[in-house]
Amino acid sequence: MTATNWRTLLKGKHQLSLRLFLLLNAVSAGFSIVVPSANTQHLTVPIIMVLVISLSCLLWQFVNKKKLININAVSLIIGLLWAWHIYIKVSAMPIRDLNFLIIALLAILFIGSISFINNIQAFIASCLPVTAMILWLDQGDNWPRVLYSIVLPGIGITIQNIIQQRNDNFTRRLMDKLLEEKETLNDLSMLDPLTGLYNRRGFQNRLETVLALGSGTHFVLLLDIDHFKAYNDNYGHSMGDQALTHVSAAIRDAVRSRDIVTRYGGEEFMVLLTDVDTEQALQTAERIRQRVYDLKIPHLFNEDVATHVTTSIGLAVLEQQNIEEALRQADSALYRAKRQGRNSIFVSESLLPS
Ligand SMILES: Nc1nc2c(ncn2[C@@H]2O[C@H](COP(=O)(O)OP(=O)(O)OP(=O)(O)O)[C@@H](O)[C@H]2O)c(=O)[nH]1
Repeated sequence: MTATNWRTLLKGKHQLSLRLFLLLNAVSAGFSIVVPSANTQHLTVPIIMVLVISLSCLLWQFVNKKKLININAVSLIIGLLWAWHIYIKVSAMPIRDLNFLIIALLAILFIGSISFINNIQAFIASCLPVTAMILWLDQGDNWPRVLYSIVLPGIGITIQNIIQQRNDNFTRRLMDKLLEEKETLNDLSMLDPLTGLYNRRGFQNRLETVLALGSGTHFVLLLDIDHFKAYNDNYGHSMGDQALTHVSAAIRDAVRSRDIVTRYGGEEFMVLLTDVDTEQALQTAERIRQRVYDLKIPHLFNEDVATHVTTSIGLAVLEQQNIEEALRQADSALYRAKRQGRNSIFVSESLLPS
């Protein structure tokens, strides 16, 4: 999951709150029409508009699930309509009914707080018009009761919102941490633990990026340490591991950072030389061979080759993005290098002058 996904999730959550808000308003408007709370005019233009707008938005959301409604705008419009409705009703009353005002206020605050517990802006937009209207209609006669009815849910929802924000922040931090760990694990799964070079999976991953860029000619080098079985047998496996690590570092140092060095098998390495010509590829292969040779890792059992660790190298060009074919050709060149005495570089037949 990315930060964008997280924002989309939050938006989705807010849209769900809006649906609840619309539903509660539609029910409340319908109920007020059928069972009016004060014995005055109950079928007003604004209450019909609340009913129609709530139902239309709900229906629109149901049909266009992916499209988002501006929550603050809708809450404000419905809030204003409720304020207008209350004004009409109170204006038609012979005596101002405080109970009606309190009930209306509590109903609006109830709907706002239950729907927008996570969205304080929408809560304010939906409740502010009615609150202002009731304060104005009451003209301060019963201000302690009116104020109490406003302040208590106001404080409640503010505290709830702070708690929710903290929970959201905690979840987001947790998610970021998990993403980081996932990335690290993903990177590790692409590296060979002994040498730190790419493994086959890592190579495949990098190769796809290189091929996608699609510029220049690339060459494949296959390298194999000579008589490494004899090295292991005589110096031990742990010395063998050390030799592998040193050889890996020498190969890495001999190429550019954009070339891909891979531990291809036990004591076999593969290098993808990107965007080079044949001459440069040959020079790099020679540089690698020489660097390994210059390590002078003692290997008295390197038969007739040398008294220290050496490598044999097969080189082939990568044509038409066919890595399998390039590897096959590099492998056959490597085989010839081994047969012809080792510690040498052989190129694939396609690179030989005809
Ligand atoms: N120490 C160590 N040895 C390994 C590792 N992976 C493979 N090997 C050894 O590498 C040796 C490869 O031997 P062979 O494939 O017979 O080839 P070679 O002796 O190098 O002979 P040529 O390739 O013909 O020169 C085996 O003895 C493997 O056990 C490793 O991770 N650590």
